[in-house]
Amino acid sequence: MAQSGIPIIDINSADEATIGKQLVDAAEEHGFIYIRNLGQDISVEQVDEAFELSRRLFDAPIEEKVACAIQTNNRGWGGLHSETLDPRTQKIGDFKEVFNIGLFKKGQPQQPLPPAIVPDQARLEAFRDVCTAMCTKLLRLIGNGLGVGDFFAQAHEIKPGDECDTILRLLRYPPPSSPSSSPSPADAVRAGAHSDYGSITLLFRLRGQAGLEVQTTAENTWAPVPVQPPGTERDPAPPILVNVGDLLSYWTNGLLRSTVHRVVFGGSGVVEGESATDPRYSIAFFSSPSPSTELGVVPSERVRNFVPRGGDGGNPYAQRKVMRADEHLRMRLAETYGDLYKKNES
Ligand SMILES: O=C(O)CCC(=O)C(=O)O
Ligand SMILES: [Fe+2]
Repeated sequence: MAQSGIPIIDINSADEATIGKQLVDAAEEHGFIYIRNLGQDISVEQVDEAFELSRRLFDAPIEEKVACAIQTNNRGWGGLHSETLDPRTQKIGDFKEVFNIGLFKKGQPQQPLPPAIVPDQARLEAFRDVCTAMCTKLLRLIGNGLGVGDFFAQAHEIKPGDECDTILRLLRYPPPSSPSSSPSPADAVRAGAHSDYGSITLLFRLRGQAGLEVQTTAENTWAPVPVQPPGTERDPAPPILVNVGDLLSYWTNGLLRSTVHRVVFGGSGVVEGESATDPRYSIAFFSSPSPSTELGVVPSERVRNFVPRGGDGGNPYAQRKVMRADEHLRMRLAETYGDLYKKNES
């Protein structure tokens, strides 16, 4: 079984310059970083509560979820197979259900939520807020590590006239045994191979639930990403997994790696203590800059000195020229949600 080798960093363990360099090194080499969760940035209770709300939301009657169906603003509920993250190779859409939650304004969601969740909407907003704060901290540290200070963090402040494209996404992957989701054909995946569309992603997972794999630099080799890597077993919660998305890769001319990943049923080797037979829940927070942000290369000496890797580093999007953050996001969404976006164009 290939090893992912993803570094584990405690972002509160040293001065900012040291942590910034550790984060940039990890983002350059792997594109994925485990951030130990000792409860300082996001409390363990808040993570548990978010998973509890997620279960309640997905358990809501189907009609209530359909009433919140995902729109081209990228908010709402998407049922089984509604998204195909790797349309080039997948014969059938992803075996997952999602609920995307956008920005709240004055305490109110700007989208419908199932009635079962409405009484707790303030908790969802609070969770979004702590995720935003954590991303701002990470973007600042990475900016310092690259010698561009607050450049990335500031680009995430929403400019007048822009909407916020950052999304809190709840995910539920049904068990392989359930009749509606029995994985057929055999090469079906829970989430197809993809790189993330935004700047950075936070990913929360539950102990014991296998499935995430990263593409290692040797092409077509997949390595599982254990929920709880060695050295974190005694932490109060599994680490928060952070990964670089396409935009941070564009901004740094490919220095920071937008690594391709997927979620599988069985895969290239299940990690000891983890299983893929149960339903799987995860929570992703996709951080995006203000939509009108231009994606020119940042004035960093480390970026200037970087000699791009041969090929595209495994990411088919890394070479494309994209001017603005929102153009990139719409392009990617139109590819993976074909019908929804086609319907709206005609
Ligand atoms: O559920 C996971 O572990 C990963 C999900 C993911 O990669 C995504 O939604 O972009
Ligand atoms: Fe992803």
